[in-house]
Amino acid sequence: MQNSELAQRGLVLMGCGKMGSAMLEGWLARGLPSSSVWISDPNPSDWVKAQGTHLNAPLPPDPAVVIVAVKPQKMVEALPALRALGNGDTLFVSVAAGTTIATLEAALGERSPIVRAMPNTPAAIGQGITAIVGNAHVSGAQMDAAEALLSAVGDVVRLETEAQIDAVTGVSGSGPAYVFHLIECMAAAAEAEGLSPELALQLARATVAGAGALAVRTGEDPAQLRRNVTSPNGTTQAGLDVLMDTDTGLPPLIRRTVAAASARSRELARG
Ligand SMILES: NC(=O)C1=CN([C@@H]2O[C@H](COP(=O)(O)OP(=O)(O)OC[C@H]3O[C@@H](n4cnc5c(N)ncnc54)[C@H](OP(=O)(O)O)[C@@H]3O)[C@@H](O)[C@H]2O)C=CC1
Ligand SMILES: O=C(O)[C@@H]1CCC=N1
Repeated sequence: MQNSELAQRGLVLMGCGKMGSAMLEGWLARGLPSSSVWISDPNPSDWVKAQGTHLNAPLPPDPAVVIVAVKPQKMVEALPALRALGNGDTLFVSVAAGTTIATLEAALGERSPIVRAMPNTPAAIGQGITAIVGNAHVSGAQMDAAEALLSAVGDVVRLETEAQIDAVTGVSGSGPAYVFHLIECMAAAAEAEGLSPELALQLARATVAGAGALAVRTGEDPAQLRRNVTSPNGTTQAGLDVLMDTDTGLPPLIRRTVAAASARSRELARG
């Protein structure tokens, strides 16, 4: 990223909280010079302050990319500060849940190239996944640039329609929180079975991390990986009889969880 157009023209990051910081950490780790980054955030963390970026300084006149990473509720207040950069060839990438391309076009200028993206926080360690969809003014080269930028912090998938992003938000945008809660629940259950809190958390965290890594590295059907653990009439079978119950187990619970998050994304889009 050192010699890229991004490094030369600059990247503006509006909003550098949890998601903005996660992506920034990934980009800096992959060679984006901190001198090429302009951050606008009223309350930057100590970590952000220590990165050597242009922090709350006047913005460059023609940045290659502006990342919008403020909460959807802060958009109305935040976007006017970016309008002077609109309708040109600065590419805007918004990661906000539930803020539509139409809303962004209205605020930034109808001819602005805009990519709507949904990343997730594992971006901080280069293991995120981001879904992207562009408006009519995004050129092929700009779509490729957005993909390259987000590829630096994990996988990238292109969506066919903007409407798909609500489901993406419910699955992979919010999903890390579901997995962290799984770790919490497994640790609590281990404690209830008599293990110390430290050992319980160590077992739960390593099990989720190891199972995730195995699923990714082997590319094996997760159902087969599950069967590989399950001895006939053994311990796993006894556990899965509870977990996979179609009325009271994980399938209906996860279905309701993802549906609620996706519905909230659609609700935010309605304003
Ligand atoms: N967290 C996640 O896992 C994911 C988040 N997202 C999206 O990313 C966006 C940010 O979320 P998240 O990082 O969690 O939220 P945070 O609240 O952690 O970060 C938002 C940051 O923006 C700052 N901010 C508020 N107003 C302005 C402004 N006018 N100009 C510049 N900065 C401003 C906030 O400051 P202050 O705290 O003072 O208000 C805060 O530091 C949201 O739109 C969310 O939907 C998308 C995918 C995953
Ligand atoms: O909770 C939220 O609204 C944001 C979007 C996806 C993850 N965090």
